Amino acid sequence: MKSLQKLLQYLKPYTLFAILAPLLMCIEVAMDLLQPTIMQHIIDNGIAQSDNAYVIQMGLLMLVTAFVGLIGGAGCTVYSSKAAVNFAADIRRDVFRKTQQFSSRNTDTYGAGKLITIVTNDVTSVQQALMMTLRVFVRGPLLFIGSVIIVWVTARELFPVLLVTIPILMAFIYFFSSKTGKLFVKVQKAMDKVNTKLQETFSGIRVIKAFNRKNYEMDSFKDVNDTLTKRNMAAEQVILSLMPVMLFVVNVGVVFGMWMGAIKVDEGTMQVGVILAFINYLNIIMNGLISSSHVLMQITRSFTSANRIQQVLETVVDIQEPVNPIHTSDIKGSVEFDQVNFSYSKNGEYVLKNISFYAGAGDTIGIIGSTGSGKSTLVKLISRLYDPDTGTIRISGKDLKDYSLEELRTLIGFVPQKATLFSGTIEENLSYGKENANPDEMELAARSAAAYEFIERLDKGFNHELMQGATNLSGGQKQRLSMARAFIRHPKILVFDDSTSAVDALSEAAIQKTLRDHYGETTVFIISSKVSSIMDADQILVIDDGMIEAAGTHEELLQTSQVYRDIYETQSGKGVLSDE
Ligand SMILES: Nc1ncnc2c1ncn2[C@@H]1O[C@H](COP(=O)(O)OP(=O)(O)OP(=O)(O)O)[C@@H](O)[C@H]1O
Repeated sequence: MKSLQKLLQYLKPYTLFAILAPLLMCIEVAMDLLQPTIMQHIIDNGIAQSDNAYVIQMGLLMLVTAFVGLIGGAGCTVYSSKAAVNFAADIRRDVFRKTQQFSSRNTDTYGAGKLITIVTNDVTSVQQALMMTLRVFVRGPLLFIGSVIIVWVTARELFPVLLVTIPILMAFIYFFSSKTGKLFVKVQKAMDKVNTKLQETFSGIRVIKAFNRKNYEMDSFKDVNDTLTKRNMAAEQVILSLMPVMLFVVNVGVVFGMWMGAIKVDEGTMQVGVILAFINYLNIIMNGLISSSHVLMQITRSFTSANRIQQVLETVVDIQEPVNPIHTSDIKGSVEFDQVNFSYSKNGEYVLKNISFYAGAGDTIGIIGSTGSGKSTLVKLISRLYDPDTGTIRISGKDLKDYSLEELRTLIGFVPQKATLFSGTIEENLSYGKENANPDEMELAARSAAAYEFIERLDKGFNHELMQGATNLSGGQKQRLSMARAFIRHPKILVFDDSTSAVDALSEAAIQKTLRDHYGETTVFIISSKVSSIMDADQILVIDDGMIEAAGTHEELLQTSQVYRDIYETQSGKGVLSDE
């Protein structure tokens, strides 16, 4: 409830629309309420008295009221949708903006599936609630109150019928609404699971095919889909069964109304038209109550959605900008880790333990170690994707946390383990590394990453369109583009996170030569499982179980580190594996 109230601040820019919509609805309601009374006059004063002129006159009045009602209704639809759709678009924009500020830890907490459900379903749910509120929430109660007043004024003898039917109708509405509230919370949760499943399946479709897991995925989708269907069915059945029950109560009311009316007509104290008008008003009362109850149900449903939206908007981003950031102009790219400890979850086990090393500006640092030892985590800390739990990381002698986040990340060219490219042209993907890069810079970056040759062979060269996830490129081509994207910004620090695994040996040698020849002042981190990729580094860190097991040059490590020697010997053909 509170969350929904907070979200209403998004309605402020559209206050005028939000006021106009119900006002125009009042016009429609007034016209709707006039119709039965006009009809009553046509019957009692026109048809009963054989006064054709009166019938035509009142008939025209009915048409005019219907037309005015139509204008009111259409205007209400236009303004209520303008208010609700814009209100939802602004919320969606802010939720998306917030997720862009999220640290990696914040994103991990939600998971992509849930975030997608929040930005789509939940925002649509509050949009629906607002739209219905602006349209129906005014219409329902006004029709109800207006009809009750008119019956009181024009057919007071039949009023006792309302006194009995209305409380019964309300009791049924209360009973059904309270049931649907809980059911919709369950529907929402089931929807979350369907969306998470869809998101996972679409992004992993190749793996599913390669492992022949189609049937398994079909079955597990069936499970979540069946749950959603069952819950939706239960909720819809409750909503839909309200209508026949209400109609039954109204019909009983109509019978009693006619019976009482017939007695009055017999006694000469009531005219037939009054009974017909009363029946119409009874139906209007029922419709007013039902539509109000539907709005209430939608509002209840949107509480959960509003909570989830507000939760994202209020998430405390744990990577914060410094209050007085230092600027990065003319800094060198030295990197120092000083007794750094890090865990992914609060109070969890450290994934990095007491890491200390110094990389001078322009140095090349090789990082090697077993799977899951913490290599990628170590370099993620340099870009402040996560902050260390304890210890300090310094760039150019200053604490990382003192730099402006944006400037810090501009200093660093990051080539991730899994090349992530976006749909769009190659040029657009490279511009991601440096906005407004000119064609010469593009070419140089592509050449540096050994990507130029294959780009040139493409029909449209740099204007070649990549599909979503760059599925129309090979693994090696993706890695080269991902490298070119990092090169193009001429960063102070370059990080290669095991990113040459799909690049052939010749191209890798060419890239290493480029690094030596053109990036002499850049501090380069190369994570690799191959000793050949890092053996020329100024310093190699051997990581084992989150700790630096040994550090030094290739020659030094061959003397001092058993782990390094084992890896080297295995890969150079002198080790245990090759002996077998
Ligand atoms: N986002 C995350 N949340 C929780 N744990 C994580 C996360 N990312 C990695 N880990 C865990 O942290 C540890 C170190 O992972 P990391 O990716 O740094 O290893 P790595 O040495 O780069 O491995 P590889 O050579 O296989 O890429 C692993 O135990 C991994 O399960």
